[in-house]
Amino acid sequence: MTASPPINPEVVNRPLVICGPSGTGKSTLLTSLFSSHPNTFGFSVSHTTRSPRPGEQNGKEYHFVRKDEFMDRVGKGEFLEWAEFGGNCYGTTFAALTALHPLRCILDIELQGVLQLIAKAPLQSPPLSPVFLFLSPPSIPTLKSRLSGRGTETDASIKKRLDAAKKELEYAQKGRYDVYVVNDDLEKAGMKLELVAMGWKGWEECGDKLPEMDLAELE
Ligand SMILES: Nc1ncnc2c1ncn2[C@@H]1O[C@H](COP(=O)(O)OP(=O)(O)OP(=O)(O)O)[C@@H](O)[C@H]1O
Repeated sequence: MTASPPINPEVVNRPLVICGPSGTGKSTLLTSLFSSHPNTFGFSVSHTTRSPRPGEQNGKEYHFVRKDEFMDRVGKGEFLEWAEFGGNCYGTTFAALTALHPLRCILDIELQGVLQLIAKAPLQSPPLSPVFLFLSPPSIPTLKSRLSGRGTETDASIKKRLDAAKKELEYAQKGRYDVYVVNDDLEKAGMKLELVAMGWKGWEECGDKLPEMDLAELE
C-alpha cells in the first residue's frame, strides 16, 4: 500500500472554515478526518461568556471569560470573529489560531462568524486567508430526519436549528464559499473533505454543485 501524500505545505497556514446547517454531518465527518490524520489538524479553542457545563475545563472546551473582558478584547481587535447566541458571546481570537501552528486550523463556525471572516478575508495576508467550505445536506427532508434521528434535540431546539439552516442555505446559494460538499454518501463526502483539508492536488475543483432546495420547507 502506498502512503498518502502529506498535507500540502501551501495550505497549512490557511485556516479551513467549515459551515453548514446543524445536523448536516460536520462533527461526524470531522471526527473521521481527525482520526485518519492524527496530529495534522487543530481546533482553535473559542472564548465564551457562557458558564462552564459540568466537566468542562477552562482552556480545553472553551476559554471562559466574563462579558466585560470579552467586549474589552473585542474592542482591542483581538477577535478574528465573534457572535452572540442566546445572550452569550462566542468568538475566535487570533491568538487561539496561531497557537495551533504548525497544525492546520479547522474552524467549525456559524454563519455570523463566516460573514465576518469573509468580510475580512481580502484584508488578510495570504497565509491567514481562510478556505471556506460549505457542507450541504442532500435535501431538506434528509436534514430534518438527521436532526431528529440524532435524538439530542428538543422540538424547540430543532425549530431553532431549522430557522438557522434557512439563513445558512440562503447565504450558501449566493455562491460565496470556495468549495461546496454535499453530505449524501458519508464515504464520498469524507473523501472530498479530506482532499480539501489536506490541500492535495485537485482540492480546489473537487466540490459538488449545491442541490436545488425549496427553503420554504424549512418554515
Ligand atoms: N452521510 C450521512 N448519511 C447518513 N447519516 C448521516 C450522514 N452524515 C451524518 N449523519 C448523521 O446525521 C446526524 C447529524 O450529524 P452530526 O451530528 O455530525 O451533524 P453536525 O453538522 O455536526 O451538527 P451540529 O452542528 O448540530 O453539531 C448524526 O446522527 C449522524 O450520524
